[in-house]
Amino acid sequence: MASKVIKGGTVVTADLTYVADVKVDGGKIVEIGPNLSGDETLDATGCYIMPGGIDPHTHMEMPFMGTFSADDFDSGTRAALAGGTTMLVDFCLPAPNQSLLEAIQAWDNKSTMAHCDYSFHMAITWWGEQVFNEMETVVKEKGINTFKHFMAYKGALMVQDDEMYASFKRCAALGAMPLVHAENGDVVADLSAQLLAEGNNGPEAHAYSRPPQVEGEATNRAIMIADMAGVPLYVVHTSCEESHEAIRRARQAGKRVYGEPLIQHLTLDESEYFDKDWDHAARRVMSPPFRNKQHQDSLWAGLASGSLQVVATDHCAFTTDQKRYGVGDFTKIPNGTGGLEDRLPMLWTYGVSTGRLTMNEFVAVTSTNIAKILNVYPKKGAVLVGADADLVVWDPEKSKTISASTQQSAIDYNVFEGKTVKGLPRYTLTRGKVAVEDGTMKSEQGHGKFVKREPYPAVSKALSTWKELTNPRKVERTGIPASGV
Ligand SMILES: NC(=O)NCCC(=O)O
Ligand SMILES: [Zn+2]
Repeated sequence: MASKVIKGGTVVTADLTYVADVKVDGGKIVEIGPNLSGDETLDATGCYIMPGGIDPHTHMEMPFMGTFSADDFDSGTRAALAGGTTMLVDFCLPAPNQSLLEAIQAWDNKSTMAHCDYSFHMAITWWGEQVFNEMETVVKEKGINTFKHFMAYKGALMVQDDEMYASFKRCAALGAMPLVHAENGDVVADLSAQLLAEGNNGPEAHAYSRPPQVEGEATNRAIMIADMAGVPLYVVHTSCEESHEAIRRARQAGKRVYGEPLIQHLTLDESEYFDKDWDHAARRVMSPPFRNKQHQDSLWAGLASGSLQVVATDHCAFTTDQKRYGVGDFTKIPNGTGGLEDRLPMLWTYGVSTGRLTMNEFVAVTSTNIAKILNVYPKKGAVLVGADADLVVWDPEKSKTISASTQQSAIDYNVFEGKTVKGLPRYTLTRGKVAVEDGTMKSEQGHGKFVKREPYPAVSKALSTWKELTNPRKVERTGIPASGV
């Protein structure tokens, strides 16, 4: 591949903004400075040169609720690149009683189509000695250092507290980090049954069945269990103040807990579920559901103040036909929405342009923070010599109106349809290859490679306040009375 110089732009990282050219060669950044030259020049006049986005929460071809999510590693990674995201992390989901290693093989097979780099989280969907044993191979040989636990989806993906505690302890021993989907699945199941019995079967009932309390309770519970297991915790799709408050409090108490709002929760609210059009509302059914403006304000404040660290999408897209499986019973509407292509433009438009986030904070929450959290920094998430040349040349003047008719995603609608965004990629580069140029796709199927993630060194040791408090100390007594029985 010929060397390239990105010329005339301003480099924006999580902590610096400065004028420089960036030279890339052999898939890496090789030089940063003034007046660089190379085989090819990419004009970045008027643009910001930033690390490409990393989306740590996607579901490609996910087997879920009787169907499969519609985007695969082909359309999904194209969507990512079109919007300036150069790496995604998908969830490897073993079927009940399936070997974790077999599940990785299945995800390896699906991901050969990827246009950009990717990694996997492993989901703990069942528990037993085999899972306990295979977790070691997953971490030490397969390059996966994160394990997801669904506290919701009773009767399907949900894990019980004893299983979660056992898995968290295993993570602590292996230098891995647990992730949680924090919703109280028992309460959701009960509320759903009650709503259906009362004749509330439309998509709006989905939101009623998952109030902020179910998320707040589960987040608190997961944080306490993680503390007792002596392990950090990453809470996916934090959508409400109750959950954010639990994370904030834990962090203030010195616990390593991370929170991940989604771009959908930041910019769309619960009124979507009250739309008269059933399809409109059902297309927006996801868990947790969209919330009100107060919750949105809490999430924005968390990103600005650092109590929340990452903006993701949980991209799990279903077509309108798939959503219609739930006509007459909202619990059968496949849960999930898209967003990969729109995450960066929407966050720039509603975050940076409104003054809620600085450009540097934008880079932090879309790329650098998660690269550090997932232990792939500075290979990813950095504009540094030696880093992978996963870059976005961001044109703050370029605008478009979001429309399903022009998107890369395979579905027939877009939850952001009609929103005008200002701030789009002029170029997206994946390991030095130009994948997008002024809205034209030039990406290549199969270019994407799996990114191995090493275990965390010794993070678990110092973390548990519970262990210090309860370190068992047997009391040597002077006399023991005879048994009372
Ligand atoms: N979030 C959602 O509704 N669907 C995707 C699966 C999950 O992450 O819960
Ligand atoms: Zn989830």
